[in-house]
Amino acid sequence: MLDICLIGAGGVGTIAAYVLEKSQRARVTVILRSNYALVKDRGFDIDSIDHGKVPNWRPHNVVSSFASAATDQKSYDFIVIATKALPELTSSIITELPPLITPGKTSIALLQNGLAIETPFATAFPNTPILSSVSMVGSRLTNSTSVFHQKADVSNVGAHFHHVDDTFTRARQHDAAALFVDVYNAGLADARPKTNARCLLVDDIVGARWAKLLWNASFNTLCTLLRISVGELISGPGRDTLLEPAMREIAAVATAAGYGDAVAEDMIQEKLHDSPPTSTLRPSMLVDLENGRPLELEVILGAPLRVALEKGVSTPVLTQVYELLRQVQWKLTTQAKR
Ligand SMILES: NC(=O)C1=CN([C@@H]2O[C@H](COP(=O)(O)OP(=O)(O)OC[C@H]3O[C@@H](n4cnc5c(N)ncnc54)[C@H](OP(=O)(O)O)[C@@H]3O)[C@@H](O)[C@H]2O)C=CC1
Ligand SMILES: CC(C)(CO)C(=O)C(=O)O
Repeated sequence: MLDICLIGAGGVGTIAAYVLEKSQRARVTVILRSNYALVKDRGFDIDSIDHGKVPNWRPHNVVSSFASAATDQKSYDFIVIATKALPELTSSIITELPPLITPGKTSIALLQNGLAIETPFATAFPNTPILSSVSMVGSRLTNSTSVFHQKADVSNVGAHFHHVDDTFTRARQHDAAALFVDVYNAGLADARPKTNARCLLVDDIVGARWAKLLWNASFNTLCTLLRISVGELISGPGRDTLLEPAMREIAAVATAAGYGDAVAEDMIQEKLHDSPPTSTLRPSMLVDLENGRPLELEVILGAPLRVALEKGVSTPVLTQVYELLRQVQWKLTTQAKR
């Protein structure tokens, strides 16, 4: 039995906790914040394309603080982080993590969108394997304890290999990722006949992040600015004048950074055409805006644009989109502080 501590039981994290426990190879302690009392009392109600309706689901253990997670369990095999990747939140989580990490045993798994999200963790914990998961799941909380999971749980997971030496070997980091993937797939075994849910172990996780950014940096940002669904974006005139140019700018930056294979033309075509015009999907950034929460702007757009600057790649559409969203972010965060 693996012991896992999960932080961020929202749309993605609750489904991950459920899958990991369904494997029957892991016990999950979930650290909750706003919904601790409610979940402790009645659990989560999950409505999932992969797992069907699962009322009143309770993880092995729910706690309301990092300190309780550290006292309830002697050591963890994995710390899974599925909060939004926001710079201030990441810093505060990193400050709280040391009591949960057993050197030589614990790995950190990041189930989050964006580019270079691993860097702050790798800097704080250089000898801890950092696993990075690029997820295509579509899942959100519809209230404090209800999860609506509408798009199959498909993800690519790999070790980040931030540093390798004789004691912190590539094999050790790879094995940690392989174990996580194995357990996750065991939890998806019942779902696979119904959907294509699967967790794939990949060698080049940074390339996988660039490939996902083709979608997130274009669809998430434009749907958010325009407050429209994916289907509305691809049905209107902005598909040709905003969406496709934005996607091609990300591809140009990724290519300049050495990840051209991950963002080749067939991948661009797939991302442009994988959603039908009837899609009502609201990307997670738009869901955040609609709930008055801060946007993952820096990891989704700021980080690739910093690479563009460094490599001298022109990004006229994305630069404008970024500046407009910085204004939206400013309004969201200053209002939240009032
Ligand atoms: N939703 C989706 O379909 C997809 C999302 N992603 C990515 O996955 C990541 C997670 O997204 P998503 O699941 O949508 O996020 P949500 O906003 O649904 O969930 C985040 C959760 O984190 C909790 N949280 C925040 N801070 C803390 C803390 N300090 N301690 C404990 N819990 C905390 C929040 O709880 P509280 O109520 O207390 O704030 C909330 O329940 C993001 O990077 C996103 O971009 C990737 C693919 C698809
Ligand atoms: C592409 C999608 C919807 C997951 O499939 C996503 O990553 C998001 O909403 O941020």
